[in-house]
Amino acid sequence: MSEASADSDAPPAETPRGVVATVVFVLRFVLRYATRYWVSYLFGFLALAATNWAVVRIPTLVGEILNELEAAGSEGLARSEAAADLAVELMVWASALVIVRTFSRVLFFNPGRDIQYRVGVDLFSHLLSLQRPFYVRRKVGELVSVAANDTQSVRLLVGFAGLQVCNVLVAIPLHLWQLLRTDWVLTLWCVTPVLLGGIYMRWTVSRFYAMVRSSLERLARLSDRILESFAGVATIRSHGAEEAAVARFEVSNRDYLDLQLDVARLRAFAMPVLGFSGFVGTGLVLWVGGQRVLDDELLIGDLATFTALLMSLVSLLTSLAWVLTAVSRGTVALDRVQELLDRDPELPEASASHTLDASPRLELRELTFRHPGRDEPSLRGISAVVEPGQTLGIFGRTGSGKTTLIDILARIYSPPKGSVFIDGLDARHLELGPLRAGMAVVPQTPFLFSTTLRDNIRLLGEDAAVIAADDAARPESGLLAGLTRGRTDAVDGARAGQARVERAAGLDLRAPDPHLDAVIEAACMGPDLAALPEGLDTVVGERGVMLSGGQRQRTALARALYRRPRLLLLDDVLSAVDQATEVKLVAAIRGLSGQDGPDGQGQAPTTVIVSHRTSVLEHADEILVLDEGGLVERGTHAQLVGQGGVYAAAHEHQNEDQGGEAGRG
Ligand SMILES: Nc1ncnc2c1ncn2[C@@H]1O[C@H](COP(=O)(O)OP(=O)(O)OP(=O)(O)O)[C@@H](O)[C@H]1O
Repeated sequence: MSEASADSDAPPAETPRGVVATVVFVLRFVLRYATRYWVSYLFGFLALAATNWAVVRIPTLVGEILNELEAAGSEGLARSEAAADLAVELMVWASALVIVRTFSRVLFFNPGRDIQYRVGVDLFSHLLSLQRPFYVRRKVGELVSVAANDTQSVRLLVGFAGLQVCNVLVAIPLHLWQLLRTDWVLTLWCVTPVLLGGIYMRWTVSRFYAMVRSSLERLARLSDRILESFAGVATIRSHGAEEAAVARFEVSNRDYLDLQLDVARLRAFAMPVLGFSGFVGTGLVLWVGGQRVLDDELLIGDLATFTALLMSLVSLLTSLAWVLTAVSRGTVALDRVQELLDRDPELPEASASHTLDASPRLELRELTFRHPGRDEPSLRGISAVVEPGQTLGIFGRTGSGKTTLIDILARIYSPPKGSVFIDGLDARHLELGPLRAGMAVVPQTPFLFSTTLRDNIRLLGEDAAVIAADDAARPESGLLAGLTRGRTDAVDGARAGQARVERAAGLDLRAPDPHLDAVIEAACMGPDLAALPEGLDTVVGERGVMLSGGQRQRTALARALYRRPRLLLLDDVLSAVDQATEVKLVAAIRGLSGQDGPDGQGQAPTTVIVSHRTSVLEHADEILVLDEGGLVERGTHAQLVGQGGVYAAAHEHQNEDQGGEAGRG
């Protein structure tokens, strides 16, 4: 039975974590991605500490200058010179503040950009390693939303929010220390309202977390709806269903908007409440402090220092609302990213590696398979042997399990233990990489990339090589890299893109390729290429929209042949070609033994071919006829026709059709 289960797909926890659990969770991520930037973060932190030192030092200097000026009124020149010296010191601190503040930001923000890049690459490659059952359960729009929006929030978490959290950790103690040094009585007076503001903030954050999670989920739904609508735009138009599609979109959009407005309201309210608690504190300070100045218990300059520090503390607390937004959004996003990164590829453990150096022997032993989430098996007790280089034909009504069989042989689904053997080895436990390197699969509905025909047939081989080389050449970020990388993502991307173009140019993608020419000939693509504006270099549009169904099928077939496969799996690939082309393609597939194999022996690949047309299967060494997942007939074409069963009836019917068409022609 199938090993894949649908139950492991529960979404991440809805309830907010406690502070400690959140810190542990974020630290786990930081250890994986951010530790390599420790030098940058360390210097960023030092710059931040210096920034805060300057922030508290400047009001203190203002107070000292005021005190000096007040004393100068009674004591004369010497005191006013001291005030001038303090004014110079103040200007030096102010200038230093600009520099260290800028440095602290650069040193925190740049690693954030790099981390977003790395998380994006890891996520992408991990998603590619996940198997079909995962994609059946998850919506593409949701994955796109995680890859695009959530990685962005993660960047803000490790950049902006990281900076602000460190800032608060440094600034609040420094401010409190300086306030206490200036006047501890006033400090006690102003701390109470600020503490009340903090308690309110704690409540806000817990509400905020739940809202942010929900908002990201709604955004993912919205993305999925948009993607689905664009993919099905032709269907929507042809059924005149535009209004219904817009209405569906509006529901998701309104859903998202409502929550965004709630989030904005909560945040908009949080800032004034915090500001108000700060102003109450300031009012108390001026009231109590003014009285103490009048009673000669406090200097006027110290009161000014105190007030300025308190205002600075209040603005710090007000900005906390923004920080907490970024932290909440970032941790929720991180949760969603991490959930995908941690997702198990759901592959059975590989105990052997087998490279298909020669055409393999296939054996099915009582193969029974149930799709995840289905009660009934899609295949029941199928047994067959295909010797190296032989062709197995699969015939059957729609829904009889033909594609399922191809999917299992292609290891898109893992076969149950002991049911599929390749060269005598249990396919369930074979490593996927080496196995897939020797096989080619042409699915029923081939997928073409929106690139040139040439690249579609060679399947981005060179592109991948160029990108891998480019990534390998990408420098690690250190302090210097962090400092010098003050450029924007766009510039970074443009340069990397340019480098790729140059490397690609070095590879000379249009160099003569006799194997490609042979494959194009075999797939009967010559006349099509002549009709295309730029032949092989024609860009085929989104999913190959510029090509006919038959052209798409033949491109996919050419892609498979180009790989010189040892195991060839063809799922109804000739359904959209005319009869004359079908004859040529069948001959080409059968004649693969004439091609140079990688071993130079020219052996035909072991082939499994699914078709509804008996003419395609005529030359197969054996044909299995399936019905509702079970095997109902088997034999060669001639034997099956002689048996007078399902296959023979279909053959007769198809012959009549063809005869009729020929007659009409
Ligand atoms: N991902 C899936 N999850 C659950 N059931 C599936 C899945 N894919 C296929 N099935 C079911 O498995 C059975 C066999 O489907 P399969 O696609 O193998 O049939 P087929 O013979 O290739 O049909 P057709 O000729 O129409 O392509 C069908 O009942 C189908 O509903």
